[in-house]
Amino acid sequence: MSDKPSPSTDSMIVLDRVSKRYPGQDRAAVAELSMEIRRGEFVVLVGPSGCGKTTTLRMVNRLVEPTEGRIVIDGKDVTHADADQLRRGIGYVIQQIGLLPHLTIADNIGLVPKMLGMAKAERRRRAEELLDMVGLDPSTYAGRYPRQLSGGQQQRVGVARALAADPPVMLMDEPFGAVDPIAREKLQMEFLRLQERIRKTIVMVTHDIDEALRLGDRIAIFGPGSRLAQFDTPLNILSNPADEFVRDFVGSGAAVRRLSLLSVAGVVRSSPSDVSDLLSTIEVDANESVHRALEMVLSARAEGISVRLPEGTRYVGLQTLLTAAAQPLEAVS
Ligand SMILES: Nc1ncnc2c1ncn2[C@@H]1O[C@H](COP(=O)(O)OP(=O)(O)OP(=O)(O)O)[C@@H](O)[C@H]1O
Repeated sequence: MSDKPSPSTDSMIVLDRVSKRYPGQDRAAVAELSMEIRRGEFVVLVGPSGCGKTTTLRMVNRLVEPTEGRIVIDGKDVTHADADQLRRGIGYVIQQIGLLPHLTIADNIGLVPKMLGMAKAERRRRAEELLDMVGLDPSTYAGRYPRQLSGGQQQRVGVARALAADPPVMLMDEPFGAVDPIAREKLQMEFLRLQERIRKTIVMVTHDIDEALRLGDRIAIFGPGSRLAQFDTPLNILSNPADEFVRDFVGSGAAVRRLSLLSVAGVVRSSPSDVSDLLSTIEVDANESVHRALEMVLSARAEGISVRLPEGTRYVGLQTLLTAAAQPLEAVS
């Protein structure tokens, strides 16, 4: 758990005992919160309604002004920096994505680059490149208007627009919240692949613990009154919840959810070998999750898996796999 900022040179966003008390409110919405987010890290903020997630996110780009504390981005104290200028360097994606209805998709994406003085032809080229990046064919979509796109497509444009000025930091507030569950999962996976390429520092708010576990390098679980209950990797949160609050918040499916985060290679390495000729096995890639491996075994009605590792092929039966996957942590990929 790392809830205190440390002077790591690798930190991109540091919140140092930041508080927000809205006018007329008895209690602070966020009270003395400290967090350090590393360069290129994808951090997800989750927690019950009203615990201060959105307030925290919006203090980073100063859409909400902190009452106390310090915010440092990329080594610079921005607590009192010019807010407009700060915001131009930080991508922001929200659920109601707020595309301007009278501008084409390309012009919506080009808004911030225009403010930054980018020439028209260059803006157009950049918009097309970004549309392509978020999986929308530029020749079809660049000239359309927002109302001519589905909710999921508009959300992709929202992401493209946030990336337009190539900001090192992206803030996302429930970015996939308005999209139906199937499109949502697809968008999440696409976004993960995009992040592998662009490696932005991302802070995202969600209500959905599964989304958090799927996307976050680390997850900050907020308790009531913005208490940082645990700030840790998805696997550690599932395997070693810091307290009862975290355990309850993650819910009863922790053991099964954990299977999606464990790699076959790790689990196989930490389990005893089964004898190959006693088993009907199905070959599974070493990088697959245990969850996927179990699905494959069950649908093929096999008795176990074979996995090719650099040190040789291993054969592991279903029971051994399940027992190993239930162990604590050496099995992490
Ligand atoms: N503009 C405001 N004026 C007064 N109080 C506010 C304002 N915005 C938020 N609050 C209060 O601050 C607290 C934290 O709100 P915030 O929106 O940050 O929480 P949240 O965790 O993002 O909630 P949710 O999950 O419901 O979106 C809440 O009690 C909320 O009522």
